[in-house]
Formats: sequence, C-alpha cells, structure tokens
Amino acid sequence: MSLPFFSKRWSCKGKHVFITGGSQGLGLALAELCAAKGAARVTICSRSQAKLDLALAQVQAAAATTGSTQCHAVAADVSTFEGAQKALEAAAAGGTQPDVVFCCAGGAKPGFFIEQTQLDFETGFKTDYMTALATSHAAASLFVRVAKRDAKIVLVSSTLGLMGMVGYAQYSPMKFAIRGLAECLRSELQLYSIDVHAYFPGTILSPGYQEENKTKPAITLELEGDGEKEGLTPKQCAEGLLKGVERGRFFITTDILTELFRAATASGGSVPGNGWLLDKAKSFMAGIGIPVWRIFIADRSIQAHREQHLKDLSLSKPAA
Ligand SMILES: NC(=O)C1=CN([C@@H]2O[C@H](COP(=O)(O)OP(=O)(O)OC[C@H]3O[C@@H](n4cnc5c(N)ncnc54)[C@H](OP(=O)(O)O)[C@@H]3O)[C@@H](O)[C@H]2O)C=CC1
Ligand SMILES: CCCCCCCCCCCCCCCC(=O)[C@@H](N)CO
Repeated sequence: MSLPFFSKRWSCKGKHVFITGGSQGLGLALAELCAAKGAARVTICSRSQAKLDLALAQVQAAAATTGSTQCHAVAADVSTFEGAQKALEAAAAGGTQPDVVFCCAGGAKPGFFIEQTQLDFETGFKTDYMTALATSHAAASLFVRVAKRDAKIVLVSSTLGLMGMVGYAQYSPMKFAIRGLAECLRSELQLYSIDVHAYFPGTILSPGYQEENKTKPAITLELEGDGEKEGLTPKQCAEGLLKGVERGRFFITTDILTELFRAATASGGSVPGNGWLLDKAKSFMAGIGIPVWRIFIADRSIQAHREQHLKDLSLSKPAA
C-alpha cells in the first residue's frame, strides 16, 4: 500500500504496456508516447491486421528515439472474454506479462434514438462496453494469477459518460456503464493492489471522430461545438491521460468542460477526487454554468429545431 501523500510517481518506463484500440487515434498516440518514454515493451491490439501493420511501423519509429522498446501487434476482437484472454496471452508470449492495460477500443455511431435499430444498440454495447469489460476481466485475472506487482487497468469513458445528450443514445449509456465498472473495479481490485483509472476525454480528432461525423445529426454537431476548434489531437489526449495515470488520478480529464462535469456529477465523494477544495470550487462553478447552458443553449436549440427535425424524419420515411 502506498500512502496517499507520499506515493512515488508511476512511470511507464521499463514496463510492458498493452493497449486495445492501439491501431489508430488515442490508442496509437498512447503507444507512440509510451515507446518514446522508454516502455520496455508496447503491445497494440485491434481487430484489423492491416491497420495494425501501419500502426506498428509508427510505434517502432517512436521507439527508435530511445531504442529500448520492443513493439508488438496482436490482432484480436476484444469484445468477448475469449478474444480478450487470447489477446493478453499473445501479448505475454514474448516472455513478459503486461504491467498496464489501457482499454482504448471503442467508437460511436450517432443518430436519432427512434431511427436507430437494435443492431446499432447491440453494436454500441459490444464495441464500447464489452471491449472494456472483457479486457479488464482478462487483465485482472492475469494480474492475480501471476501475482503481478504495481499493475494497472485504465478504462476509457468520455465526457458523455458524465452527461448525455441528443444523438448519443447508442453510445453515452455504455460510457456511463464504463464509469460504473471503473468504480466497482477501483474498489474491488484493491484486494490485489491493482490500480484502476478512468479517462473521460472530450472530442478527440481521430479517425473514429471523422467516421462518426458521417451519421451525426446536425443538432448534435451544433451542441457539441466545432470539433476542429475545440477538440484535442490524439497526441494531446494521450499526454494528458498518461500524466493523470502518473499522478495516480482516478477520474482523469483533459479539458476544463469535462473537468466541470466530473466535479459536479462524479459520485459524491465515494471515489477519489482531484483535490477536495478545488473540486468544491469546480462543482460550484459547474452548478451555475451547466444549468445556464442547458436552459439557454442546449434545450432551447433542441426545441427550436423541432420543426426542422420532423421534416428531416419524414424525409427518411416511406410515404404513409
Ligand atoms: N473521438 C472522440 O471524439 C472521442 C472518443 N472517445 C473514446 O476514446 C477511445 C478512442 O477513441 P478514438 O481515438 O476516436 O478511436 P477510433 O475510433 O479512431 O479507433 C478505435 C480503435 O478501436 C479498435 N477497436 C474497435 N473495436 C474493437 C474490438 N472489438 N476489438 C479490438 N479493437 C477494437 C479499432 O481498430 P479495429 O477497427 O482494427 O478493430 C481502433 O483501433 C474510444 O473508446 C472512444 O469511444 C471518448 C471521447 C471522445
Ligand atoms: C459551463 C457549461 C457549458 C457546457 C457546455 C457543454 C457542451 C457539451 C459538449 C459535449 C461534448 C462531448 C464530447 C465527447 C464526444 C464523444 O465521446 C464522441 N465524439 C464519441 O467519439
């Protein structure tokens, strides 16, 4: 056990870092960062071998700056327990078990609730929640089995794991579920001294973001704001995420808005915060700013959009 005020800073140096969703976006940027920071081994995992081949070359290039990192790729679908277990076994085949597992796999398919199908929701459940559940279950089981010391599991939620809004019914509830999972695991995995962290990014300018914008309703885009201006690059997010992990933060954010939502909504003190007094101040600010935004901007724009929306809906419906 480490004391809360005197704990040593964690570092990925010399560690084996395993990353799902490592073939692009946040996961790839994180892999490059850990390679550049001297991790002993970086294993990236995603379903597509073709994407992994391209990504691995980038991670190797990042590793060349220090020269001490071995880089590997494992093709696996981590949305099942079997897939996640196999992925971790393959990662360990090189001789060292992972020390830290980042669950970055995920992705949204925005759309209107009544236009989305059972398959859309099931895909959200698999891609966002099951990948996180299966990976963290396989990782925790492995860490306990080999009595790994200093092990970590990092889950990736979203701003939308702290608040929900129009267009994200297929995705946001899964990110809320990841937050619930993180809270349960933080509590239970203390039994094995495994640290758990949860990251809540805002917009990440990733390939996934480009993809989701293809089906994103106009009203969702409007409320979310201009991603290109307000979003962060995968590299900026990876740096912020790693910094949060190094400092031992439980709920990690990389933008002020998400930090306000966290302070205002996160579990009423039943989980570690980001500084008691500062959290109180942020929660106070959020308690004023967020309702003002909801009443005067969000709900107002949605209500003003009703007429246009009904026209848009009937466009996609066959004539009665
Ligand atoms: N982009 C954004 O604006 C935001 C993203 N987030 C979250 O951050 C994380 C990273 O997002 P982003 O950088 O946009 O990621 P991308 O959507 O660009 O990439 C997703 C990655 O996950 C992999 N993946 C998807 N499904 C599986 C699966 N079943 N098994 C294994 N790998 C899988 C993909 O590879 P492959 O196709 O080869 O499987 C790919 O490497 C996600 O969890 C996302 O929900 C949170 C807030 C905002
Ligand atoms: C003072 C209070 C003002 C409040 C303003 C709130 C604005 C809401 C922003 C919601 C942003 C959602 C980002 C995450 C996106 C994400 O996870 C998807 N892109 C999936 O990939």
